[in-house]
Amino acid sequence: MGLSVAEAAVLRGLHLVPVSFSSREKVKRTIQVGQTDIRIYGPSAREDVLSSVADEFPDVIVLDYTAPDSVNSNAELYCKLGLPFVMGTTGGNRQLLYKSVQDSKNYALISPQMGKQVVAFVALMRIFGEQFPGAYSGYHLEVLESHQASKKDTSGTAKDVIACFEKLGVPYDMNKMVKIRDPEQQLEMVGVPEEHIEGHAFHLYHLTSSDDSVSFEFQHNVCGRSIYAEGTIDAAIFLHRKVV
Ligand SMILES: NC(=O)C1=CN([C@@H]2O[C@H](COP(=O)(O)OP(=O)(O)OC[C@H]3O[C@@H](n4cnc5c(N)ncnc54)[C@H](OP(=O)(O)O)[C@@H]3O)[C@@H](O)[C@H]2O)C=CC1
Ligand SMILES: O=C(O)C1=N[C@H](C(=O)O)C[C@H](O)C1
Repeated sequence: MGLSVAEAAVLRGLHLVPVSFSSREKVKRTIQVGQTDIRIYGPSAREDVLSSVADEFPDVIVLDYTAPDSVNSNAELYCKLGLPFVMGTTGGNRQLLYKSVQDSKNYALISPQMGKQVVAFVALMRIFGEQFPGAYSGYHLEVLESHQASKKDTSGTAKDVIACFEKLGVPYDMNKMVKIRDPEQQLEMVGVPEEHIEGHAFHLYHLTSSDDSVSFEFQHNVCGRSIYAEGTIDAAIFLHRKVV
């Protein structure tokens, strides 16, 4: 995602600050995105480098696509340095994440889903739950999500959609979610195109009435990363307008 977002930023004519980070100290030191050589720093340089970035680029927006176990420590550092950030990274302790931002009064836009059309679907599901609480009481929910094998956590988007079904009267045990990370199953059972095995997000929510006479299906299937990269750039521009 980091690379896709950097490429989308260049395509949109934004200035790319030539700095990125890795969780490893020993890492390839530069990558090129458009005409910009981006230097990659290890964790020990994180605070000093970000602090210099804050001084040198007062308009900067940090974009975070890292790993669930970095969510809280990264957010705390951005807040400490007063760096506005867009966080697409899922997982971590979400309540603590929101509290860190609120307590620091830093600016942040945080979402487990940056694809605007999927965000619109989740928003619709929220309205659905608010307008028709309990309308599906007695129904049974099954959820399947399939992502690239490197995804470490459960889909954050699925968790948000499930919260809407719960408002509609359908309780759900998160341990029952079918999480598919095996490429063979993705090809044969889920129907993910081969070229997107390493970057896809397929979600299926299936509701059935207690007597099995009625069923509903909701599905959102994303191939590749562009929907998130484009949404992230829109999010960064939106956040920047709030900050200035
Ligand atoms: N909100 C949204 O719409 C979307 C959210 N995501 C989420 O974004 C996150 C990243 O996804 P994705 O890019 O596919 O994952 P990848 O595993 O492909 O990339 C994550 C990168 O983060 C780096 N990284 C990990 N920890 C740190 C750290 N502490 N500091 C700096 N760099 C770090 C890793 O590099 P290295 O090994 O060098 O440390 C790795 O290259 C996941 O949580 C995913 O679920 C993904 C797509 C859309
Ligand atoms: O890791 C991913 O790829 C994605 N993660 C987000 C999530 O957990 O909901 C969004 C989308 O599913 C892609």
